[in-house]
Amino acid sequence: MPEHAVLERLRGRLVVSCQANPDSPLRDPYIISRLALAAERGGAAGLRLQGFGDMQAVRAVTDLPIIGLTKTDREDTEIYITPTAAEAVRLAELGAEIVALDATLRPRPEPLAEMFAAVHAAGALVMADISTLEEARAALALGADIVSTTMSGYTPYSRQLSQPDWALLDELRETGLPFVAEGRLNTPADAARALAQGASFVVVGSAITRPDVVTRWFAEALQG
Ligand SMILES: CC(=O)N[C@H](C=O)[C@@H](O)[C@H](O)[C@H](O)COP(=O)(O)O
Repeated sequence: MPEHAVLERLRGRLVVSCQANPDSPLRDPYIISRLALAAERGGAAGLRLQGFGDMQAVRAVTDLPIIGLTKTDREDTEIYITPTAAEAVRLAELGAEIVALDATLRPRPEPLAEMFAAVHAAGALVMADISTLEEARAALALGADIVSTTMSGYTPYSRQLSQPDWALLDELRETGLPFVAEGRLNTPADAARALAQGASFVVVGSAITRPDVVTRWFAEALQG
């Protein structure tokens, strides 16, 4: 598989996910754009963003590569990360160099191959968010440019861990598949270990940009 320039630029580096849940006090595109600038100042090589409003606000203030996604709650499917080609194409139009989408093997509203083709036609790369080795293999066979371990722990059949899924990283490395490490990398040591275990680059979210979550880690630790 040819190595794309943007993936080469991210190799060995840190991507910071700047997302705020709907109930978060940080849920505002302006605030997300400031989090993104803080991440850039700290040395992030790329950003992972959710939603069209955040995409626009951040694209206006930085040239860092952006991995764009939507999170859409639908009645008819469990797939919530960029469930449709229309959303994926819109993210590319708003300037996402890479579009992330759920590539788990659960029932889905639109076929993966068609979604990948739509993203490529819009000029962006596909990051397939997977939860198992089998899903990684399937997504790459269908034309994904890279897979990310985002969904491990978020499908009922994947490992349910409070730590990163180190075993999945090992499996991906052993099969020679290109992958990104993402999910519960909560310390700098975790991020470095993920690279050492063969990740192309790492994505860190909560530990950097969800202060409510990090505060809870501390508060709960004090409760004994
Ligand atoms: C499962 C899911 O919806 N993950 C989302 C994907 O974009 C984000 O909520 C996570 O923050 C991101 O994957 C980074 O992971 P962590 O926040 O653990 O560093």
